[in-house]
Amino acid sequence: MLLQTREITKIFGGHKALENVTISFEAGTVHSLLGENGAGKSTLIKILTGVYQPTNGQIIWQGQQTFINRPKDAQDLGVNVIHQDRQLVPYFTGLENLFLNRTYPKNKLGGINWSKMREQANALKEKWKIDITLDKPVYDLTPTERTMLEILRAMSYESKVLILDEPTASLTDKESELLFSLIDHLKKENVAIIYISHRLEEVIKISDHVTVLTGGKVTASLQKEEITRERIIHHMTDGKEMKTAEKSSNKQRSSTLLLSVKKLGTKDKKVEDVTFDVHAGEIVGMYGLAGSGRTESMEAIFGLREKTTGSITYKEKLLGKVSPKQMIKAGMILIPENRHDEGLIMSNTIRHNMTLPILDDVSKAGVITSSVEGKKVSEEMKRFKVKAVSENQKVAELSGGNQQKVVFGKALLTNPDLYICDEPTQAVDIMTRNDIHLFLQEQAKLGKGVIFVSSDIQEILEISDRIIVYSEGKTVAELVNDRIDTHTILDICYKHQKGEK
Ligand SMILES: Nc1ncnc2c1ncn2[C@@H]1O[C@H](COP(=O)(O)OP(=O)(O)OP(=O)(O)O)[C@@H](O)[C@H]1O
Repeated sequence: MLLQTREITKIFGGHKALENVTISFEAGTVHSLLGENGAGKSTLIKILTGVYQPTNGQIIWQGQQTFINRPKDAQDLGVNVIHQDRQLVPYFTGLENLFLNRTYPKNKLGGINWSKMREQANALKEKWKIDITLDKPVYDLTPTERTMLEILRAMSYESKVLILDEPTASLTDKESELLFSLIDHLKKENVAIIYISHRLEEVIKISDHVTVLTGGKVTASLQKEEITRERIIHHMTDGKEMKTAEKSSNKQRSSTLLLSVKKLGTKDKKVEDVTFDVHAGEIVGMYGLAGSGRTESMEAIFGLREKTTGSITYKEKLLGKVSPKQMIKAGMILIPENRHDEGLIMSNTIRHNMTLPILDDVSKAGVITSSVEGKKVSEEMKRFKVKAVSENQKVAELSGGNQQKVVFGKALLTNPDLYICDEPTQAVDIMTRNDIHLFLQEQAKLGKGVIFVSSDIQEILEISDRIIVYSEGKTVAELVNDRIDTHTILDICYKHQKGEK
C-alpha cells in the first residue's frame, strides 16, 4: 500500500466535511472517488496535497505516518494534482509552462539554456509517451493538449500519486480516449492514479477500485469486478430511486420562432457561418468537437462577443449591437461554461450572486428589499438542493457542483424565455444532472426555448429535440433527434474536419 488516509475527519466551522475517512491507494492502480456534490472529495484531495490540515486522523505513506503541512511537502513525496481549472499560463509556451516555478537550466553566460530545456522536455515526453507540441502558447492548445501538458509537468516532478480532478469535464469522447491511454501507461509505470469524475461510464471503464463518499463518510468501497453502474448509483443515492428525465417527443414545439440565427460570424473568426433556429417549447442540442465555435457563437448571441457578419433575430426583432444586460431584459439568459470567470463572484454570498441580475426587481428606488430577495433565493436553493450552511455563505466555500447550482438558480431568477446553457452539467453529480435535465424539460413544456451545449454526446442525445452539429466555426448539420446515435453525429464531425472535406 502506497498511501492511506486513516480515520481522517475535517471540520469547517462546526460542519463535518469528512468523518473518519479511511481509504488505501495502491501503486499501479486507478482509484476513483465518487460522491454527490459536497460529499467531501475535494476536501480529501486538499488534505492529501497540503492545502488543508485534517482536524483528526493520519496520513500513512509507505507504511509510516507522515505530515503534509503544505503543498511543497506533497510535491516532495510525489503527490501531484491536476485541477479541474487548469493551472497554466496562457501566454507562455508549453515549454515555458513545463519549467514554471523551477530553476531553468542556465548557459555559461547565466542566461536560459533553451536547448538544454528542450532536451529535458523531449526526454520527459519520450519517457511518459506524451506526444504534444511544446512550442505553441497554451491559449492555442486544445483542452486535451492542456491536460496532457499538465500531466507531463506533474510527471516531471516524479509523481508517485497523480490526482486527476474531473479531467474530462470539457473533453469529447474521442479526446478522452487519448487521456485514458495515457492513464493506462502511467499505471504500467506504477503510478497510483486518484480519479475524480461524475461521468460514470468512464469511471466504470478505467477504475480498479471505487470509493463512494456520502456526506463526508465512506459508504462503499468496490473492487474492479463489483463496479457497475447500478451499484454505484445505489450507493450514491442511498438506495433511493431516481426519477430519470425522458426525452420529449418534440410534440410540444410550437411554431413560434424565438431565435433565428443566420450566417453568424465574429470578428475573431472563431465563428464563421452559424445558422439555426430555436422555437418556443423545444430543446436544441449543440454538439461539436473542442474548438468548434459553440461557446463563441452563444457569446455572440448574448452580446459578449463582437459579431461582424450575419443576423440574429430574437422574438421577431433584428438585433444590432447588444449587451448581456439588454438581452437579460429581453428574456434571454446565458449559463456560462466557466463559472469562475463569468458565472459567479466567488467572494460574495450565494444570495448576492443569485440576485445580481435581478437587482431592479428586488429593490425599491435603489434599496434592496431583503424579504423579497431572501424569499426568491431560498426558493431556488430548495429547488436545486444547494448544499450550504445558509444563503449568506460565500460561494467560494461551496463545493464545485453546488457552485454550479447557484449559477443555475441565478439564471432562473431572471425568468427567461430562452435559456442558453453552455455545459450546464459539467462537474455536477448524477442526481443534480438529472434534476437539471428535468427542470429544462419542464421549462420547455411551459413554452420556453432551451439551447443546450454539451461535449457529452450521450447527454445531447438524452435531452435534445433537435441537434445542431458544429465544425470549425460553422454549423454543418441539423438533425431531428429520432433514431440517431453517437456514430451518426461523430461521423459528421470528423468528415468536416480540415482535410477531410
Ligand atoms: N473552505 C471551506 N469552508 C467551509 N466549508 C467548506 C470549505 N471547503 C469545503 N467546504 C464544505 O465541505 C463540504 C465538502 O465539500 P467538497 O468541496 O469537498 O465536496 P466535493 O465532494 O468535492 O463536491 P463536488 O463534487 O461538488 O466538487 C461541502 O459541504 C462544502 O461546502
